[in-house]
Amino acid sequence: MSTDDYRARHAEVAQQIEDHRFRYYVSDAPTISDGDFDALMRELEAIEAEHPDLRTPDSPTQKVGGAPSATFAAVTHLRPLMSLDNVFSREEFEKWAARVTRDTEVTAWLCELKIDGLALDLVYRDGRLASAATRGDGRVGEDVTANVRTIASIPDRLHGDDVPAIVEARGEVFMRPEDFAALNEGLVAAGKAPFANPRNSAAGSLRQKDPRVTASRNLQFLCHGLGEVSGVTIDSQSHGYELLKGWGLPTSSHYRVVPTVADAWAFIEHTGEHRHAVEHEIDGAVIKVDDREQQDQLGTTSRAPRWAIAYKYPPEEVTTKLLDIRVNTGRTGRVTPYGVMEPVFVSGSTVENATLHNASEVKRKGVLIGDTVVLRKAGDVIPEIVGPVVALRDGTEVEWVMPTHCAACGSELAPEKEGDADLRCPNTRSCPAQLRERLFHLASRQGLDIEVLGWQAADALLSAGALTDEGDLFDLTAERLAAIPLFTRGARKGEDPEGRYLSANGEKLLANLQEAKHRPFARFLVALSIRHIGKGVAPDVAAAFPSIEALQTATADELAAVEGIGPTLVAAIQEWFTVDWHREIVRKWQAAGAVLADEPAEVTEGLPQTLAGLTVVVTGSIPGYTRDGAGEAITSRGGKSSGSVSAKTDFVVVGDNAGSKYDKAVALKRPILDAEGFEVLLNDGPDAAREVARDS
Ligand SMILES: NC(=O)c1ccc[n+]([C@@H]2O[C@H](COP(=O)([O-])OP(=O)(O)OC[C@H]3O[C@@H](n4cnc5c(N)ncnc54)[C@H](O)[C@@H]3O)[C@@H](O)[C@H]2O)c1
Ligand SMILES: [Zn+2]
Repeated sequence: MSTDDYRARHAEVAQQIEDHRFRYYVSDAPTISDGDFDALMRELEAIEAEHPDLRTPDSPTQKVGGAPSATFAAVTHLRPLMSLDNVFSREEFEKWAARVTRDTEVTAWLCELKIDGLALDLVYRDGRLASAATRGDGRVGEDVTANVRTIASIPDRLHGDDVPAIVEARGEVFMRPEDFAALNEGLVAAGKAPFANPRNSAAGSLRQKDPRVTASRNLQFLCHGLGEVSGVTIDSQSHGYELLKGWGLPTSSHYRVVPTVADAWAFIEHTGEHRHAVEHEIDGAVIKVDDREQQDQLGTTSRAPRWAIAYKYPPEEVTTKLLDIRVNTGRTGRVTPYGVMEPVFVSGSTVENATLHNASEVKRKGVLIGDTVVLRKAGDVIPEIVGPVVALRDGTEVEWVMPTHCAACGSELAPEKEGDADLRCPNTRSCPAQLRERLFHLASRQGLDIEVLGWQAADALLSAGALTDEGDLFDLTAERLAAIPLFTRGARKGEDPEGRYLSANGEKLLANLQEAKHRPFARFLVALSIRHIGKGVAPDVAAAFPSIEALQTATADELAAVEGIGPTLVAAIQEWFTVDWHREIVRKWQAAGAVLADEPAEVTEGLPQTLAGLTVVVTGSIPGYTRDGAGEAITSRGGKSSGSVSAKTDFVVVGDNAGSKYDKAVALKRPILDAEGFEVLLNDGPDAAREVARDS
């Protein structure tokens, strides 16, 4: 690029940034995602790094974003309220830390969460709230005192007899995600434009002309900074928080003071992995030099302190176009609308579909086909359409209408019970969509593990009419498969050219089916698609009722007595057996040789029953054991291997890639063992294991 091109591009990006800042800070209605905005900022910074003459004081890189709007009176902060510089990688963070420690001997780092809300400056005079202002351009903000008086957690008066004459406290106003969802629902119902995300809803709710509106919005506040505080020496930022807390201001419980840069990095990493465990949204972690003298030595730039840095996590929100809303009939007949979007990359993968759950959810979110929407994907959680970017509508968007009939079989859709939000296809036995989903589920590894029976095979079997329902599964013969192209191959040399021959896939399917007849009973329970029986609870059910006959004849009381079986599951099991064609599946499977029962557990000779009476849950993979192997190691010592964590679980063994069971173990405070602890449990028994268990 020539210098002129750079200059032109710089001017163009700077203008775009100013426009986006206006929409974000003044209108509370951004039209691009934070990630895209940050990318523009970084582009501008990169141009300025090459051409420092472009870095003039009025460049967006040198200013705190957001000129105060004329709607509110102007308030000059007692001390400037700055922004934060950002880093996006470990390398950048360590570079920043190196720069800081080169000039100053840092004794402690304050690590905290970066709350995704908007900054607020509070001034207390003689202990009374005198003014509250938004950040504005950092020097002058907007007077929102009347609105702030309606926020429950912000005290009108500070308490204690050591309150200084002037206390200027800074913090973040935010809205909890659940309050945001409820607010949007109400706005849409009232025919008003919804907010794109919790941050914008907090800003929009605070910056209201009528304080009664703010009062209705359940805004939250947490302090994260100090301005002017008269007459008190505050040694450190964390000391400041203690003082503010003592005077009755809300401070975060999530901050830590650590001695080294490595510790601070560990905090950043840990927070990144658990960023949804907090009551508010966070878009990063903030690391600050704790000591105030050291802060002063480091000073500030025109827009941010040099003694603090924001580590930004990869964005979980992007914007994309909602091209269509379609419906899908699921395994239990539930008909779910889902959004089809322009493919977009977020949190590590490309997303083009996102479930919208049901028709009322589509209404509640207020999205129209053709909208630009905010799409959110938090880690491995399924992607979610948060809401529309109303400011970008051009009038061509159309409302979506829930179909009245099943797209797969034409049956009229209806709620299962009156008042259900979901519509279902009532044709449970034969609806091809439901049957295909059941076959796929039945064949999964948690079910009967029939490898060949994937989507394609299920489709082929159904469209050839080879199955009326899954009851016919074990009656599939070579002749039947030979009529389906997917399972056949052409004749080879020396074979009858007219003959029909099974392909490798066809042969494998038959072999798989033979093996599947002897799977553990728990896997059959999953395969039968009994509602609410998944791989977690199935082993518990099978342990209590080791055959299909035992389960069918169990009374509600007997069922309810089993750990892990709640009232919903009791009802689901009993209901399942009342349906004729369900019992028919069992009969046909058994007639074809499938064994829906477990052998009574043999007590393995020679192994002392050290785990008798104990329930152990293994989650994640333990080196040296298969999933079943770890369970066997427990049962062969007289213990019970369970799939779900409850208050009665004695030990939770946590291996690599453990999932939600680990979180549940922590929540229920169950003793946790790692792979080594598991060996201790097996070899030395429960008392020794308790010694090495991590109390969660
Ligand atoms: N989508 C858009 O159009 C658009 C436009 C402008 C800005 N933005 C977004 O706004 C942000 C940039 O704005 P910014 O200048 O406020 O910078 P910033 O949000 O990255 O950092 C500064 C702010 O962080 C807040 N904060 C939260 N927790 C804090 C803590 N523990 N300690 C100190 N401060 C804390 C404070 O309000 C502070 O003013 C970016 O995330 C950007 O993507 C988006
Ligand atoms: Zn149907």
